[in-house]
Amino acid sequence: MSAQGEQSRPASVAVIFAGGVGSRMGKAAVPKQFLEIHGKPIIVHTLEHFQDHPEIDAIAIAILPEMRDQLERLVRWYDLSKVRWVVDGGATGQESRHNALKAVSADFEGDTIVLLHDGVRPLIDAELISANIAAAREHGAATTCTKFNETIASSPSEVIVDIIPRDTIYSAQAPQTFQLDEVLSAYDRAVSEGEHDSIDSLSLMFRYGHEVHRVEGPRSNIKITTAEDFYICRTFFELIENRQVTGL
Ligand SMILES: C[C@](O)(CO)[C@H](O)COP(=O)(O)O
Repeated sequence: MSAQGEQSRPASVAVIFAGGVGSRMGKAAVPKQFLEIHGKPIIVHTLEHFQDHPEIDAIAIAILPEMRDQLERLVRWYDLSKVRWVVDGGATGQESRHNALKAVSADFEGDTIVLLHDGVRPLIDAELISANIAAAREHGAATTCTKFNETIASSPSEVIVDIIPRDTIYSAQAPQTFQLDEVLSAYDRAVSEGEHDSIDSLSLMFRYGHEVHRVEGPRSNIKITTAEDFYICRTFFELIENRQVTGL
C-alpha cells in the first residue's frame, strides 16, 4: 500500500511494543500488558487510543511469541480494525521495535510518520498523539517529554556528586515519533555496529545525529513497569471514570 494512497498527507502508523515479559513487575499470572485495569487488558486500553484517533492509519504490534494467539483474540474481540501487523518480539526491546518497523516498511512509504509507543502506557490521550504527529511532520523527529517536580541528584555510587538544575531536565517518555525511513535506518545501523539492546528509539536517533524536538506531555502518561505503577495507574483510571480529575 502506498503511504499516501488517496490522501494528500503522509500516513501515520503506531508501533506498539509489547514484547517484554515484565520481569520488574514481580509475580504476575500473565505478562503485565495483559493484566486488567478497569475491565480490560492494559494493552487494549493502549491500542484503543490509537484505534480511535482519526489521524492513525494503521497499527503494528510486537508481541511475545507465546502471547500472539491471545493478542489476536483481543484484537478481534475489541474490533481493533487498524491492527495490520502482529510481529514476534525479539530478545530485546530494540529487536522487537526493529521487527515491527521492518513489517511496516514492507507496506508503507519512507515518509510515513511512525509513533513508537509502549504497550504499557495506557494513559496516553488523543491530544498527545496529535501533538506528536504535528511535531514530527514539522521537524521530522519528536519525543514526548515530561518535567520533573523534584530535586534531581546525580549519584553514580553511594554519595550524591551533583545536583542537576531541574529546569533543563526532562524524562523522555513515549510516543517517540519519527519518519519511517530515518528511524528504520537508525535501527539497521545499530545492528550493523553490534548494538542489540539500546534503551529506546530516541537514544538511537540522538546517537546518529538527528535533531529531536520535544513534545511536552502530562506526567500521568506513566509506564507500568513495577507493581507500584500498576496501582497508581489503576487509581488514575478510577479518578477519570468518576470525573474527579480533569486535565491529566
Ligand atoms: C521507551 C521508554 O518508555 C522511554 O521512556 C522506555 O525507554 C522504555 O523502557 P523499558 O525498559 O523498555 O520499559
